[in-house]
Amino acid sequence: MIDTNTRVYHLENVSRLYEMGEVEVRALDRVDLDVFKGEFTVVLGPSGSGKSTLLNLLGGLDRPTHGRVLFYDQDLNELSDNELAKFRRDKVGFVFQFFNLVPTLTALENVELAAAIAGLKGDAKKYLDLVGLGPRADSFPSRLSGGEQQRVAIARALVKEPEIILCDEPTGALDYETGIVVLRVLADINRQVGHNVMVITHNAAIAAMADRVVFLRSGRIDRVEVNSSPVEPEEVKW
Ligand SMILES: Nc1ncnc2c1ncn2[C@@H]1O[C@H](COP(=O)(O)OP(=O)(O)OP(=O)(O)O)[C@@H](O)[C@H]1O
Repeated sequence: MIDTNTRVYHLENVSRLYEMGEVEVRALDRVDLDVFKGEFTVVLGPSGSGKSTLLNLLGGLDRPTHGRVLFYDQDLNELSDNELAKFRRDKVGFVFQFFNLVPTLTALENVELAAAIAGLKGDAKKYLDLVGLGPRADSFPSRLSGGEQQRVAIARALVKEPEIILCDEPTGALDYETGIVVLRVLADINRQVGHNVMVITHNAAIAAMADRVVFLRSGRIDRVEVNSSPVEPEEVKW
């Protein structure tokens, strides 16, 4: 259920500039954006358009040069570095292109470790079951396929019970069939479990399964499209 009365994120006039010697790079340039509760959001843009910069700001990994990033009305820039670290740890689940599992820990232990770092008991097995990997709980990452490893990474993000799952090219390292399985898991945790999910990608096909698509170009929001009838992941083709 999408609740358009509740904004998970509200960005006002957000810019992120980098000084490169004499040159100033505007990685993000005066971006305004709302993300509503319950939405599956896709941020789409070509290489260099500012997608990772945006994800870093939303996830509290970086701070804007100008403007405000509000998370449920909390201005993230007002948080100290320690408070921002706590925000990242407690509120945001990250899923990256290259899974980043600890190779010497089993699937279950990888998920348990994330819960422990967040200071939670966390039912790691429940989240492995949710992504369909309960039977592989005792496998080491090297024995899992790329798609299975990514599902462990999603379970690891979920076990903290975060407010939002931020995914940076989650299917980027996967073949088409495996990518669809991972998108199915993300769709299910959004539509069935009600998690806020944001996927950042250059793969335009994925936009068809989103409730809201944000098109980035040269650091600016080109347009935002609301999709009243998102397709099932299995209908997405690339
Ligand atoms: N730390 C940095 N220092 C200098 N410039 C940077 C830095 N990070 C990003 N940029 C520049 O900001 C712009 C946006 O980069 P960003 O990584 O956000 O784009 P992206 O859309 O995620 O690209 P890709 O799909 O290739 O990962 C690019 O021009 C990039 O070179």
